[in-house]
Amino acid sequence: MNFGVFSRPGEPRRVGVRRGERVLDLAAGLGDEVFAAPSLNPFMALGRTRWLETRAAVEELDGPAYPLDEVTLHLPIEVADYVDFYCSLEHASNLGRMFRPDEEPLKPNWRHLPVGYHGRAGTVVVSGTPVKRPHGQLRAGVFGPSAKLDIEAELGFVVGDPNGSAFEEKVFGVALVNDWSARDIQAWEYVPLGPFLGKSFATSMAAWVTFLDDVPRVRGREQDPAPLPYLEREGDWGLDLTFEVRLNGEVVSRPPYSGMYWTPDQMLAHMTVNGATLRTGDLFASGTVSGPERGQRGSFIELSWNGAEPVKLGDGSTRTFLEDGDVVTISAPGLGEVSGKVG
Ligand SMILES: O=C(O)/C=C/C(=O)CC(=O)CC(=O)O
Ligand SMILES: [Ca+2]
Ligand SMILES: [Mg+2]
Repeated sequence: MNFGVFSRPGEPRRVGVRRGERVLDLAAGLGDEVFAAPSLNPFMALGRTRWLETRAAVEELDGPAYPLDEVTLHLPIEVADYVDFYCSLEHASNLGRMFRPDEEPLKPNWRHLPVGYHGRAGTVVVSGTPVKRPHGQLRAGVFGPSAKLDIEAELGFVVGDPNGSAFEEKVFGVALVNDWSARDIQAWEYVPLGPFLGKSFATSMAAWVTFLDDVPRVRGREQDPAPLPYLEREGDWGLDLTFEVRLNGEVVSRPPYSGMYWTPDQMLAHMTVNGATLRTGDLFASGTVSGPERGQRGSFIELSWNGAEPVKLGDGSTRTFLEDGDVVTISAPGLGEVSGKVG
């Protein structure tokens, strides 16, 4: 079940559930104030028992529904903190090879913990929001528009109830994420503290948060070495999803989520093992989803090997990084899509 926030012209925002090409109005249909809110946060804070009761009630609901093209979809959550992980072995290896060609692609810590960084919660935007090409320092003494604007196809996990005990009591659901990245700004600025302005200008998320129980699960990928006890898996939290990345309508990649090395229960355990508390609305993303095949890479820096091997498009043109006017859409069955136009 996909939960979102919508409004009709001249009316306030409220919570809805997607049903085909319509959105069901939960505020009107269930008559509960918690859905007459501009974000999912008040509902998510109620906890898993209420999530399950609501899902059962919505399945029976025949309340007011509006065609999607007659409503505006808004950012579904008030983002508390935003964390971005780096959980794909293939993506991490590829980026290591390009950013640090003289070193081992994976840093010594990579197989021991899910590497991550804190991103910028205030620039998370809803699917459909245009993304302006960022300006910044591109190398020593050079300032200008990024010439290496890129995408990162990711899955975001939304914390609903910080007081839950098991993973599924804390995490309400998932949403597709595009962590837009300016590779030239990033490559110059990131040493030694990590990503900063090269990624903080915009992160797009889908308008729909898919309830966790509705995401197909598989066993997580084998890990070697076995992780420390606090990172032991809580269950089969590999997710059986295949993304589709489209550039101007044309499929350029199909990244498989099921091959991710670190699973979301491990990300959450790691994020909180130092005593850091959670808040309703925390968003943590998986990092770029890339598989072993070329056509499974979740970023253009990988697809074009940092520009050296341009991607061939159907109309005979080629692409290394994004051009103004490009529209990138990432979708997955049952999850909807996250889309954005450059410019
Ligand atoms: O290896 C690096 O220095 C940088 C890696 C990234 O840009 C990846 C990042 O943001 C995390 C991810 O999306 O996997
Ligand atoms: Ca990222
Ligand atoms: Mg970003």
